[in-house]
Amino acid sequence: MTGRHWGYGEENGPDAWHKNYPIAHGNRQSPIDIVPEDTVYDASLPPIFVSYDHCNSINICNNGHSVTVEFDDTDDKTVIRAGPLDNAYRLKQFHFHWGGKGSQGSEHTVRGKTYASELHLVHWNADKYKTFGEAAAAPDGLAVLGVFLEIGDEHRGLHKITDALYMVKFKGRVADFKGFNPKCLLPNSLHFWTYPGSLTTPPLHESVTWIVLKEPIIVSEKQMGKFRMLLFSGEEEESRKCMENNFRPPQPLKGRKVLASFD
Ligand SMILES: CCc1c(F)c(F)c(S(N)(=O)=O)c(F)c1F
Ligand SMILES: [Zn+2]
Repeated sequence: MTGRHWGYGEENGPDAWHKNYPIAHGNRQSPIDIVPEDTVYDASLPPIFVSYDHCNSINICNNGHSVTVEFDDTDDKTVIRAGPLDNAYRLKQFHFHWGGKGSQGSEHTVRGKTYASELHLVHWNADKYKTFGEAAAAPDGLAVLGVFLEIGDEHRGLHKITDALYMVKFKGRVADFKGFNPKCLLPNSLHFWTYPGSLTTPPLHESVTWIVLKEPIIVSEKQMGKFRMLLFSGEEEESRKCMENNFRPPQPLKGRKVLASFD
């Protein structure tokens, strides 16, 4: 990492993360390649229950690795429950990972197929832990809902986000972004795969119950192009690097079982 902060470049990218974050070589790392014929259909898995009705986004932020929309998580207004989860998990933020062009950019893959992007809705177990930070370091602390984005017609719900990206072009920028309900970013079907995994960015904590939806949402190339106008770099830096290819490749399964909520 040559003293530099982690990133997605040649020197500080996913292959170098293990130097500062040895858990990168752990037994429940994410993302993974999901091989549908190797997943186990579990008829006892209840559907996931998404309660995003009283949704309250606060702001949109460029943190130098992705663009995130943060939520007020001071009560149980926006939660997911059921599915593989024993508790209600509160929405903290959502963010995206995407490619440079075409259809690479997702973190999870399906039998080697990559998608143009992947949306991560990050939730934490507020029934068991007092803060997000505490939950993020606990084996049952986080639940991330992953949604694949495929290129096609434009997505009406995504417009509000892509129209706000100019406000957070540079690393470190934060802008008001109130009243956005991410329910509009979910596909029709909530059929999912689930497995025990980790954050896909440093600190790579093995604290995530992954819930990856099988059905992608469709977004336009034009909308994806707006994500690539974001910069990894801050306004004061002279080297302007487009924010793209901010994805970690699939990691070894290490004997983990992937459950399917559908047959
Ligand atoms: C520490 C904040 C954070 C991330 F930066 C992040 F990238 C992810 S991810 N890609 O695994 O969904 C999280 F789950 C997460 F909690
Ligand atoms: Zn993510």
